[in-house]
Amino acid sequence: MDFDVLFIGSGQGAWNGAIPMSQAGLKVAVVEEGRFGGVCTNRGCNAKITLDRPVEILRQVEQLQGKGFESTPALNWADLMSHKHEVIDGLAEGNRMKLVNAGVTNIIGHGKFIDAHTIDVNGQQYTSEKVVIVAGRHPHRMDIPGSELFHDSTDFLVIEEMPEKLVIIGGGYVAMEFATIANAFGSDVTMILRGTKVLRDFYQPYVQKIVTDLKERGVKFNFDETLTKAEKIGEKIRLTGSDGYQITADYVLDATGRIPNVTGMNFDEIGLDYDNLKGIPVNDHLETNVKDVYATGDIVDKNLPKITPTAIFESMYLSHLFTGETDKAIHYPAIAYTVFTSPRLASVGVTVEEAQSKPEQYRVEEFDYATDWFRQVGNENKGGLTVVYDKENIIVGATSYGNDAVETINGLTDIIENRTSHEDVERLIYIFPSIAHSYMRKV
Ligand SMILES: Cc1cc2nc3c(=O)[nH]c(=O)nc-3n(C[C@H](O)[C@H](O)[C@H](O)COP(=O)(O)OP(=O)(O)OC[C@H]3O[C@@H](n4cnc5c(N)ncnc54)[C@H](O)[C@@H]3O)c2cc1C
Ligand SMILES: NC(=O)c1ccc[n+]([C@@H]2O[C@H](COP(=O)([O-])OP(=O)(O)OC[C@H]3O[C@@H](n4cnc5c(N)ncnc54)[C@H](O)[C@@H]3O)[C@@H](O)[C@H]2O)c1
Repeated sequence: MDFDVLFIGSGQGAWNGAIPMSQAGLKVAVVEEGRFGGVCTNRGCNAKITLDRPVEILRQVEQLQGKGFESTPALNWADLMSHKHEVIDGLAEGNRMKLVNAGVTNIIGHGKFIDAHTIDVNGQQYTSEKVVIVAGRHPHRMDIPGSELFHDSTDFLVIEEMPEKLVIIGGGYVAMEFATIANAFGSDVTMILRGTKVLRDFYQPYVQKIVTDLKERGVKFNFDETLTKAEKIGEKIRLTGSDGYQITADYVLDATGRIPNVTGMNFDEIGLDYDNLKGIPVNDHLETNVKDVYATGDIVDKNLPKITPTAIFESMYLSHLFTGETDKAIHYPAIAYTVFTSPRLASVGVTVEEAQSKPEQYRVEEFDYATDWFRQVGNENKGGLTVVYDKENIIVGATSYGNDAVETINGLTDIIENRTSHEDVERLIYIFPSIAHSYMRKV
């Protein structure tokens, strides 16, 4: 065999495992047809967070108007986009070199199966003891006439000029994060949602606070709307709904989700189970129904957040498995997740909804976080923290919104994973004043 392990795809679900595997002495290859590093590095997390940074800072400056600041700075999209290119564009080559330096063979092109141990790339065949499918997902496109006029998150992350009138279809992560950025940069944003729920993975009372904030900033939410067609009218796009609703926009962002990359890899030929919408099912060792063929990251059909830390965790698990450090089934810890709106919204562990439906197992406590002394320093008047305890009074879940929600939830993730008792929490001496000190005094 040419390799011990061959990855199809070079994203977070691949390289985080490929590097330690190679360093442990395995012969490893990574096949990539696009930019090395995958979606998160090149057209997802990193690019998005760069474009959001001035928005995050601006909101904090706004909160201190008349309390140290006398005006708010003007935003400049063209400058920010140049900065984003400076920060992001070199990452792919950096990622490729990280693999090279660790002794991983990089193969450029589209990988497809010949059999369970043979992968074809550009007509050349490579054999491997094990193959890991890390092909990720791509943006879903609505199936209505004219939807070819729509754009997706990849397009939006490189737009040179912020559209005057922007329509965003969907109410998930991409829709809410991009609405936050576009609104701050002066775009007239309308959200079109087929149902009534926004950010369905998150605690709805907090989601409502975020929606209200965006509405107050001028973002329009059009719920329960089923779009039927899109047409080009001059330079603009006109959308029509089943109830006769019409809206005209300069740019339409289709943010209706992501679907797994399962085509063009000969999955049927090797008898691999997969679903066009859900992805590839795996067992508790991340092995597919085909022996020696594994899958990690976004392409996996599992009810877990499809985010970078999940992909990293799975890739590192395979590294421990393939190097013989473990033969145990994968055991996921509580996975923290967030939506980068302003304010942020973040959660980990048992959800408030689940806890409320099982009062015999859990106790829910909401803290008046907004009036916390440390928050008053920044004049932050929006913020909340709700914590779920089990019957032994151990924290098993938390959700927060506010400027520091991400750090709050990151800190509580340690407590949850280690099942730290209240007495042991008291022994954690954090820097004062700080957000960690502030929330630890409450929980
Ligand atoms: C706009 C956006 C923002 C996001 N923001 C965040 C965030 O803030 N935080 C977070 O945790 N997550 C975020 N995510 C999710 C995150 O990007 C994914 O969870 C993560 O990239 C999954 O990694 P992966 O390795 O499974 O797949 P991917 O990163 O999708 O990588 C798959 C790779 O496989 C390659 N490939 C596919 N098929 C083949 C083939 N046949 N041959 C060769 N190569 C192939 C592709 O070119 C791609 O490079 C965001 C996603 C998007 C779209
Ligand atoms: N902060 C983060 O970690 C982050 C940020 C962005 C993306 N992501 C990842 O990327 C994934 C994709 O994000 P997303 O926002 O594209 O998807 P999503 O699944 O979060 O949201 C999709 C939205 O589109 C709606 N929708 C679906 N089909 C529709 C249709 N036919 N018509 C109208 N509306 C429709 C859904 O109801 C939902 O509101 C996320 O699930 C997440 O895993 C994570």
